[in-house]
Amino acid sequence: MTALTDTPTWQTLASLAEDVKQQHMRDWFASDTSRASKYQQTACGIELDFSKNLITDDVLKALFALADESQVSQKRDAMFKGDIINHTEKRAVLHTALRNFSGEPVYVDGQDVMPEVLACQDKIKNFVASIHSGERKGYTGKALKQIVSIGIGGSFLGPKIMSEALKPYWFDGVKVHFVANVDGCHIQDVLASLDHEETLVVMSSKSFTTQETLQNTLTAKDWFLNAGGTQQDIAKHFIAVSSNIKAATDFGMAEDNIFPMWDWVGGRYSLWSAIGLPIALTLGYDNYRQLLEGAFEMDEHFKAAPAEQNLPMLTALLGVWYINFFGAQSHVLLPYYHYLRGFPAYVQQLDMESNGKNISGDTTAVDYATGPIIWGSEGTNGQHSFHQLIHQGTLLIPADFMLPLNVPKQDNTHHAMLASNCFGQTQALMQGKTFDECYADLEGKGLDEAERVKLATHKTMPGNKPSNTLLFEQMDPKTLGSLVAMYEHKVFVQGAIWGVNSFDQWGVELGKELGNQVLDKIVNTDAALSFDSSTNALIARFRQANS
Ligand SMILES: O=P(O)(O)OC[C@H]1O[C@H](O)[C@H](O)[C@@H](O)[C@@H]1O
Repeated sequence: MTALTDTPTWQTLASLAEDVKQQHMRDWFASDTSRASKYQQTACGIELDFSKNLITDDVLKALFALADESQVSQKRDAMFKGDIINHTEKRAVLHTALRNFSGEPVYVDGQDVMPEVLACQDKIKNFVASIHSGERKGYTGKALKQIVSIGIGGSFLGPKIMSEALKPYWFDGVKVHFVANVDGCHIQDVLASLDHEETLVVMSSKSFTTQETLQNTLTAKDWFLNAGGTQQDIAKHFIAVSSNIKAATDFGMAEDNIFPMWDWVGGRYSLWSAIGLPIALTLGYDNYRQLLEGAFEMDEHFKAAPAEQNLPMLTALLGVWYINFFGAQSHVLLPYYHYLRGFPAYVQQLDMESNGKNISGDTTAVDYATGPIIWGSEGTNGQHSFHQLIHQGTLLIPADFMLPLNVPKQDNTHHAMLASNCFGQTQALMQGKTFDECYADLEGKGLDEAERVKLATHKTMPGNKPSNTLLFEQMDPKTLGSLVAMYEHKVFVQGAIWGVNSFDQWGVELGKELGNQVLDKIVNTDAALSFDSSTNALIARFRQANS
């Protein structure tokens, strides 16, 4: 047993879980009409209904005790203060400084980082204004109307998904295209439709060493030069966001055209830095700023609200409850809003890269589950496919349903149907349908007794499936900022309880390293192959097909 699983609180939670498994949420709702109002909290434009969860007051009390004993608040304060909490990379974790509008300084190694942060925000603001006004032009004097944003991981998901989510707020007149994968099909397709004279390439790479991003930028550069641009014109059409200024200038970027970022911003938390420039180009600076302000508001809520009202804390603890005491291995995100369709993929990187870890503290192997599989897609589409498994499969899959109450420029009939499906699903998951109800429904359907019993058995829905419902007045930039920050802090709280380092990603690094070793053998076709026999055979087959 580890220190965590050995605690009386952990043991209490384990025994409460055994109790709860014998009960049904539909009975709780029937016996307590105030359940919905009791288990709901609102903050930063997010209304969280968590009443359809397998919880009682005792469960919540024990979960809050677990958070207390795991020193979540102390760890949270250490993060906001700039302590070196990413202990394997010896870095502070300060994405919160990028949206700090308190006017207070934030120190890293004794130095206030806020002046640099604010200067970078000004640089973004001026740059966006110069593009949107058409003042900044390409080498032939045309306005730069097509933006190609090249980056991967956190340098792609945040910018792309947040831009997509805010489509009703787009600035008319520029179009941002995103390219991530090294698969040449993607960049070819994007560049094929563009006029190089009005194209601006934004290369986003914190490290400036990521293979995919470097290669895609080189391909874009070749395309630009082949289309008629010269080496000298590059400065007008290529800019970079990176913390590795030297590598960026070595690559040929003009120093003026490099937007800075810092090693105290993790890739998956970087949309708040200049990595968010494509968002600002898509929405305009004011809307982009609202996004940051929404995140700041959530930071303040996370720091100040008591656990019972604290959205990141509540959602995190509910997750721990299911992962560690009910064996849930995944968590599904279901945005009922087409523009938010990418959100599950965003949280997938945020959560799985952060808490996909098995060492607690310095060197202790965990003996409990940590980060879940995050997945999901937009409603109602999933209802016609994978929801079946959530309703009647053998796995317990907690769900977060999300719905904006108002949507711009849309027929109300569609929106009412969308909402009814969202609410109907949470209801069905919670209450299920008993055998008796199914049996009664089959009355007068011309079935003999055996057939009626058989069909009722198959139609029986266990229910008791947990879900949160998150409502938003509307999905505007500020609310989206708060929502993203809520999930960031949720992941933080869970990592703090499990004692893992939520801010490194050694598994991903290994993939990068091995990919490069293999590439070397693919490119140098005469080189001897010294990997395992399967990898060797795959490389040999590829060489043969491409010879
Ligand atoms: O921005 P870059 O340095 O190019 O890194 C891009 C991505 O690389 C890796 O995959 C990391 O795990 C991600 O967190 C990061 O966002």
